[in-house]
Amino acid sequence: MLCDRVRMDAYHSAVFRNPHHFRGKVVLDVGTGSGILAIWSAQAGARKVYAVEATNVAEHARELVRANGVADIVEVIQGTMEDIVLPEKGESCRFLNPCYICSFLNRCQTFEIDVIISEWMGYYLLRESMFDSVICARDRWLNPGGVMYPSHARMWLAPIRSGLGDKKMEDFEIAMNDWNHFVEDTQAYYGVNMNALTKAYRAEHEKFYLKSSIWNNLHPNQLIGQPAVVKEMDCLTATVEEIREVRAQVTLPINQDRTRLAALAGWFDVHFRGSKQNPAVEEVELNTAPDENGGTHWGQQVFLMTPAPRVNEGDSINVSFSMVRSKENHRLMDMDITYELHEASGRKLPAVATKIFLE
Ligand SMILES: C[S@@+](CC[C@H](N)C(=O)[O-])C[C@H]1O[C@@H](n2cnc3c(N)ncnc32)[C@H](O)[C@@H]1O
Repeated sequence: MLCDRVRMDAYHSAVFRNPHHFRGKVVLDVGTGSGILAIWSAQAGARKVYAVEATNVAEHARELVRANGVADIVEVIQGTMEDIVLPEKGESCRFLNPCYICSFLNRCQTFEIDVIISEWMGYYLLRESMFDSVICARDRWLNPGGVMYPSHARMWLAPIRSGLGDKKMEDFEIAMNDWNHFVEDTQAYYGVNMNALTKAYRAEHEKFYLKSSIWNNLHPNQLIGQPAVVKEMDCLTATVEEIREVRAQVTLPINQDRTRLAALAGWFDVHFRGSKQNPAVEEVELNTAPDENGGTHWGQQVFLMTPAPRVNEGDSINVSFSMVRSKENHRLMDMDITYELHEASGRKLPAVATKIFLE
């Protein structure tokens, strides 16, 4: 992640092109990792930075903070965001700012966090569900009028061509062939018929090869139609409820002739815009769309359409998309994608439904 130039440049630009958000402010870095975002916040003029990290990497963050001469500003706290208590006691409350009664009675327990910065994005934005922890931090600690870095996020879906589907189908057939030989050999040499497990083996391998979302860094020329937004979020107001289930109906116009709809591809972008009350002077975007220069470590997620229908310029794909958290592991996602091909001639093909697992 530290070598992902697109990611690093975006966060660096967002902080240093908007020093008014940091100068003299109290910043909370949710999931500080190496501490890089906390260190930048301090270098941009923050008065105090709380850098919270769940794992032992917190030790390395402390070392880097010291080595970079910002130990008087950055305080690394090891613990999960949901459990820790910030040491800073504010002088104002949420109702009045400053609240003279609270400060006089020395009773106010509201904490003054002006900026929450975090790199919480997972594959296709929401895998790993780390944004839950950022929402928790925001609701507990962010001042009214505070800003989120990043401030907005979007999820995209687009039709693509790709050889990945054929390759995965080949791998699946090889796996099934191997299994059939294994069943024959086990019967011949050991006298046990394993065939009763063929259905389960097939289902498991079909899921692995054909129904699991595939990481890929696509070239923009693999896009065969217009992308559409399936989810937009304001990080200042988004709720866990809102991201638990993403549902969308989109139409994707095809703009290439005589090709196949091998898959739909998903990616995200985030923006650093500050807030309405306190906007960025310079907006910054972090985009993970297909990029001829190589893209990001997030790449894109490819959802195979098997079989891949033939499509032509002027056709359009109506997609009904839903993504929910997996019941077995809330950090993983299950998707239901139903698509309907509308040909330019006016003919509508029957809807095809597929399940995809983002694991
Ligand atoms: C994607 S890394 C980002 C690290 C660093 N901020 C950066 O930009 O390079 C996310 C970090 O957040 C930490 N993390 C995830 N959930 C957390 C939570 N609830 N509380 C504290 N840390 C968390 C992980 O251990 C990991 O180090």
